[in-house]
Amino acid sequence: MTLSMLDARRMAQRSASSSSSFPISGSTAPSRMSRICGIRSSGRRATRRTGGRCSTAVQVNCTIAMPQPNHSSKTMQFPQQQQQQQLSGKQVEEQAMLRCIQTDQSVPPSTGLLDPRTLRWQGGSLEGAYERCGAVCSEYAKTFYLGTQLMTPVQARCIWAIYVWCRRTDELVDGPNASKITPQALDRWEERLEAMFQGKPYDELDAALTDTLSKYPLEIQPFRDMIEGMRMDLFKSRYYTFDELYEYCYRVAGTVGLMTMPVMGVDPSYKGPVDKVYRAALALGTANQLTNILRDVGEDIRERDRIYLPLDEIKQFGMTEEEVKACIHRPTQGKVDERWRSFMKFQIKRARDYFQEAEDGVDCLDVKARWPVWSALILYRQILDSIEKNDYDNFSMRAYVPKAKKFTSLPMALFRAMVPQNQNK
Ligand SMILES: CC(C)=CCC/C(C)=C/CC/C(C)=C/CC/C(C)=C/[C@@H]1[C@@H](COP(=O)(O)OP(=O)(O)O)[C@]1(C)CC/C=C(\C)CC/C=C(\C)CCC=C(C)C
Repeated sequence: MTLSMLDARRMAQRSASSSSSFPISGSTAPSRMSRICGIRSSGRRATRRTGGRCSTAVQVNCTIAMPQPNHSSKTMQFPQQQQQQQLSGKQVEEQAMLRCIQTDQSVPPSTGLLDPRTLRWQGGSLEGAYERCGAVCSEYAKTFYLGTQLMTPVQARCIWAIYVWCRRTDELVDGPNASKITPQALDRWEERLEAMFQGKPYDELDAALTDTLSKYPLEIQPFRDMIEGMRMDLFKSRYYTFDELYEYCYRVAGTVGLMTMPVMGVDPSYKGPVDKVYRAALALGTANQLTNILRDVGEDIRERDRIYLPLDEIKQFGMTEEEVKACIHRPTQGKVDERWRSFMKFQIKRARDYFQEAEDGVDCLDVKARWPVWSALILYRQILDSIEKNDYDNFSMRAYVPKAKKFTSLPMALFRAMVPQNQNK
């Protein structure tokens, strides 16, 4: 039994035995989170991940039901949170990555840590649960969904289940009920996560992820870390150094790489060190998140008074926080300030460096997983080109990749997936 499973067991024991349903928002009356995915930000929180199309075609009505807590969650800290407080952003990431590798290597390939016989779910067929995850993924993340079609059906379903959990977690602090979300609600979401790792899902979508845990050796740490990233978003509106921002990027996006690695798998012919592939996965998450941040600078300031840019770097480029808040932009000339332009060039270069680090690892992935990953990489990176085309004006313009360009990128991604260039390096 791994350390994480022991942790999970301990946490579940602290969770209550009663399983009455109540909303995670913390209000006492049962309520429904009507849609979990792709809904535009309530404006309460940064707009970094609000590009999803708003649609009612696939509504995922789910009560976020939780075991009744038997402790005062206000002051409670999970053991790993206490430990992590001392660590820098990169150390937090490194620790989680090593844990994931250790967990992955503790069992034969494609074996989960959870014994399928311990799965307690009587709320319907798992087939139906996965189908629902697939429907959500195809509605809100079409490119990912399309990419998963090259994977084995089992792999694809497990990626959808992970996607849905990430989306729901993000939706807690970025969705229509975001204003009701308290730190305690996130504690309860975390308890529910721990319960899943004990084989005890609370609803159909959780059941799909719990089943995934019996198929692949997923480590709990990145899931906890993502929840902690959402906690950061509740309290933190400024980042003083890149290390602070890096930690945020790891928590909300790098974690996705760690969660999906065991499902995607490493190419059997790859003979290099496995941590290189994990580092590439983390780099892709960071690159994607930095790109989202750069795209949404203006919206984040205007709608949420948030600056996801290192303040010390803003200063190094000769600007003040107040100037950035006032949007360094000369609307009369339709131009951004030269200092802002140089600052943005620096930020874009850094995001591209992370994309480059990610590129070096994609070819080491199992061939079936490469297409969705190349697609994510190529499409997100193009947002950076678009910011450049907008003359670095991310205050009054939103960079995007036109549909036609997206369309031509997919075969390019397929080609890169089929014809590896970096393998075994
Ligand atoms: C196979 C594959 C590509 C799987 C990934 C599918 C998956 C589980 C995605 C979850 C994404 C998600 C809902 C994350 C929650 C937090 C969040 C919303 C982060 C932001 C994503 C973009 O959000 P959004 O769709 O709202 O963006 P728009 O605003 O619409 O533009 C993030 C920016 C982060 C997403 C992070 C990744 C996709 C990291 C992927 C990394 C890997 C799959 C590892 C690849 C492996 C190697 C070796 C390179």
